[in-house]
Amino acid sequence: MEELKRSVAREALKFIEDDMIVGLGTGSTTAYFIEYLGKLIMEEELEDVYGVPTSYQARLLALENGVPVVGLDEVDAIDIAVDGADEVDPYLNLIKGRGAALTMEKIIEYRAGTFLVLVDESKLVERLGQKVPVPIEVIPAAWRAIAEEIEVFNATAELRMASKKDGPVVTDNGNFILDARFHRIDDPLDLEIELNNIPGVVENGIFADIADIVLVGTREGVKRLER
Ligand SMILES: O=C[C@H](O)[C@H](O)[C@H](O)COP(=O)(O)O
Repeated sequence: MEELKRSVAREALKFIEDDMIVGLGTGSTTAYFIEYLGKLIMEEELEDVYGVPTSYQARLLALENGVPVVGLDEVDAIDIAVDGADEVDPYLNLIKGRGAALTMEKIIEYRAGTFLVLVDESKLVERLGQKVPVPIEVIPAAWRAIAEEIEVFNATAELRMASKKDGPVVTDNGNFILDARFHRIDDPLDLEIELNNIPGVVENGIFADIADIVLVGTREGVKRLER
């Protein structure tokens, strides 16, 4: 599995050119990409490339590997964003947010000229929600109310608990995460919009209609899916 992640990360480097502003995703697959990107920059094979991190994890990795970072508010545009995903459906709709970084990821990826997604083949599903819940970032005071309110969508929600801290996971933005399991997601775009209409919801992990290209690491090589 790690080799599949490495192979898509290596393939993603082909999309990066001099003078690009690159959105840096979060997670184990993108971590390889940031590492390899740093190597090319350090070896001066790429010049004037800057990364816009989607999380503290991406920022730390970029700094560690020699990728210069800038904030979203310091750039005019993002040429390309590169990130992993937890599920990809046949229309390239995604579920993201296992790493609780979904809000900044969506802010940056929505605005990128190209949004390139890196996954291994285990992430491909027929329908979103088949394997993983939909993460929802919420304002802490509203978590219980929202957990009850999303029952109208035929879903159950659980507050995500931390493993190396007592109590709930707290996101980079100081919020909580609800993991919501839906009976069946028929229209991802509609659900994405509906969830964000609930007061107290900051963002949710459905990324409908924004991925441009998905690179899939398979045992037979890297496959490219495009909308
Ligand atoms: O918040 C985390 C992100 O959405 C990740 O990009 C996603 O969970 C994929 O991570 P990984 O590449 O580790 O499977």
